[in-house]
Amino acid sequence: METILTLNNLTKKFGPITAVNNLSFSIEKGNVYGILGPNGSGKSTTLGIVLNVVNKTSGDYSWFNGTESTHEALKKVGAIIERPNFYPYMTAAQNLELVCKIKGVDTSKIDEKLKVVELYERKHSKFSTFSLGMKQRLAIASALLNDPEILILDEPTNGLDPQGIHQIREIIKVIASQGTTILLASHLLDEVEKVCTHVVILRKGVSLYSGSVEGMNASHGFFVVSAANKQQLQAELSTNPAFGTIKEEGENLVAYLNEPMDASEFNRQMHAKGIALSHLVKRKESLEEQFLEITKNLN
Ligand SMILES: Nc1ncnc2c1ncn2[C@@H]1O[C@H](COP(=O)(O)OP(=O)(O)OP(=O)(O)O)[C@@H](O)[C@H]1O
Repeated sequence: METILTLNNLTKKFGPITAVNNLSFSIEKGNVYGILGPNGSGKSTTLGIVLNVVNKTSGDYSWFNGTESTHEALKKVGAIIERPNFYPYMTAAQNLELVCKIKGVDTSKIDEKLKVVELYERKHSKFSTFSLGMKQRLAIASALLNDPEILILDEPTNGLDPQGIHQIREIIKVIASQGTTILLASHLLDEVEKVCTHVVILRKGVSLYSGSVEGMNASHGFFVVSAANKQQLQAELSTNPAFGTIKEEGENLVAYLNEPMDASEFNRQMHAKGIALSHLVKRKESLEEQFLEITKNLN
């Protein structure tokens, strides 16, 4: 596997605030990564550090296995970390021509990239006539002009209407399918689930989960149970290594599984211990519930 970016114990402090706290993960070529976390969790700061616009406090990061200086490496990175900003009185094509001049890229790429973001038909329209979604798509085209190895997007669908959101997500998928690695920051679980293959969940700068999006969904579920002798049931559950968190929910206990187990097996085990269950249901959290569970744990 080809590593595009590696973060090692990266930390950023703003005075008393630790915006990014010992963050480590790596990005492999061809995948779509999401940094997922609520507002203020350190997503933008992380992107700012690896793009060399925010100074790290400690730790390290390296592009392309450290084979190139950050300056050289960043020439192979396309990034949009601010609101799209182009000349309003110039057309889409004219704006991209200017970007080509600045980046030293041939203008022959302009039509191809406008087609990727579905703005080719509007290439001669002035930027000032574009909707926010179109502006964002033009920014993506601009970031793609030099055929970057990786495209970095900070909250790519913020402020867009549902149709605009859908369009951007589809475009990201197309770009990824053409082999460009993608790293995006989002506070939307739904976005990461729909677009990304891998996710790093951040909360207060700390990584709570890092791995495949599927893996995030690989919970073993939980039992909602009750018995006449609730204390005995609770004692049994809390000493049973098959279970992690045990919570009370009204009359019932909610016991989260650390390993696979079906309800009949659990019932059999309880019966063998002399515990007669009066209620037993097995459930699995939705991804959203799991996300909330993961992000609230470190309170
Ligand atoms: N320049 C700065 N000076 C002081 N504190 C900052 C600065 N930039 C960010 N922070 C703080 O660092 C923490 C992380 O902010 P960051 O913008 O990285 O989070 P985020 O996850 O991108 O959130 P959002 O989506 O709201 O931008 C926050 O507490 C924020 O207030």
